[in-house]
Amino acid sequence: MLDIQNLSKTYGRYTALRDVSLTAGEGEVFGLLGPNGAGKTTLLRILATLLQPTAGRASVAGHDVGREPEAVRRAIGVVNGGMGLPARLTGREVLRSFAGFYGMTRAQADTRVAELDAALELGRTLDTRAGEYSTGMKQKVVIARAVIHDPQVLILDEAASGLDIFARRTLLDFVAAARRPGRLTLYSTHVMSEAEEVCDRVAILHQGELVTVGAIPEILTRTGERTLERAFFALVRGMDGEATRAS
Ligand SMILES: Nc1ncnc2c1ncn2[C@@H]1O[C@H](COP(=O)(O)OP(=O)(O)OP(=O)(O)O)[C@@H](O)[C@H]1O
Repeated sequence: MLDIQNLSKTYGRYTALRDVSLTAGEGEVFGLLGPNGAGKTTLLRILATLLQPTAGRASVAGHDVGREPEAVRRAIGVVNGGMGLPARLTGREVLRSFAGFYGMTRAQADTRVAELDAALELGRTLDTRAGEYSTGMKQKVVIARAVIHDPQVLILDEAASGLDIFARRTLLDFVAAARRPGRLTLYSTHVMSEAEEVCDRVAILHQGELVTVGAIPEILTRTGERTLERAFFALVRGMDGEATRAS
């Protein structure tokens, strides 16, 4: 489902990603972890065809991000911080219009909206205008919009940030329920405990480099630590003075 080979990205003289290779399979919730500036967003933007890599290649759902960007875009749903909603439209109108972009009929759209209402507890957000939403309501509709076409690969970039505990719980339960054959969820976060709860395998990035990749219990065993956060500090010790101080 995801195959990344020797991917690098530089912004001028700054290297945001350095020679990253990893794979993830169907049925997984795969975590992308690392502190601010680790390169998570850069990597996810390359996978979403929003950014060109400087070197290396990546394929998503069997399609090369450089050569088949349209096919990649049809196969993915993306949630990132920069997504607004049209203030004057209700949640239902937003979701229906996105369903239309993907060629779904009104009946198909309404069936899917009902499914997402149940899964994400959209409730009154469906008939409230987006301009009146709380952060949690907005994020739920943004997530519903990203999965309206039931994408093979769902990309969530810091999707829980800014959510209260209720909205966060709904999101984490939704991600856990999205784990099924033929589907992959990429879940990026700097909150390691969130990853521990929902992810099967994780890649830890630090300063643009892949520090480790593996199943969470395997990483804990390998580092002899109790939590992913402690494992992170153990793994990056020596790479960066600031990170080691915080441990
Ligand atoms: N367009 C750009 N021009 C120059 N530098 C950039 C650009 N975009 C990102 N960077 C730098 O690349 C590094 C990686 O950024 P990126 O956003 O990928 O990290 P991140 O792991 O997602 O962290 P955060 O959680 O802070 O977004 C950062 O140091 C950032 O300042």
